[in-house]
Amino acid sequence: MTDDRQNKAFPVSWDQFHRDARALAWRLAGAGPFEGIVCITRGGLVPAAIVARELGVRLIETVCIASYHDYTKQGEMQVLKPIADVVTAAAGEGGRGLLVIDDLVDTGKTARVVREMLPSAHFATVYAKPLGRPLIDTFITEVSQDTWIYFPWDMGLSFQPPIRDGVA
Ligand SMILES: O=P(O)(O)OC[C@H]1O[C@H](OP(=O)(O)OP(=O)(O)O)[C@H](O)[C@@H]1O
Ligand SMILES: Nc1nc2[nH]cnc2c(=O)[nH]1
Ligand SMILES: [Mg+2]
Repeated sequence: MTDDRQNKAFPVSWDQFHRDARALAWRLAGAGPFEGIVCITRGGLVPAAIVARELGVRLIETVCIASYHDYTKQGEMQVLKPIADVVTAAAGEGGRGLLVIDDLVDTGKTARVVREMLPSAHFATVYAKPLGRPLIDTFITEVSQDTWIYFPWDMGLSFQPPIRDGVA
């Protein structure tokens, strides 16, 4: 791995992600109740589905943001779809009572854009890196800044050849 953001790899299986997202729901159960969830696409979609089921939240909105255009290098931030008025109207001032969910926070640039839209919402991610951690109210696991997290939806099972050559 060349990029210094990828000195270490942290591969996450579906089973591990489900357990971590459920743990996030547990942590959030004490901070709620929430009027609705705003998930930051695309990474927030899966954790939002799990947390919505665990907390019984049925008002679910997406805010569509694109920034990593070649997988590891962050380009300029584009808001492809803003938050619908019906959702902000269901919340208090500054989005109070809304739960913003993403899979992880890295530099914090994505969360910062959404914080401007919903300064008083509760921000939660499953994973957090130190730089972005101050923007998040609740998260489960911190990883170092030079770790690249591989999510289950980005991976597949593959053949691993036997350790001893020539015996496959
Ligand atoms: O804290 P940051 O440095 O902004 O990085 C974190 C963001 O990067 C990833 O999304 P990405 O922009 O790759 O889009 P995707 O969720 O659609 O894959 C991840 O899902 C977070 O939203
Ligand atoms: N998959 C993945 N996307 C990211 N976007 C910003 N940081 C990360 C990361 O560690 N893993
Ligand atoms: Mg994302």
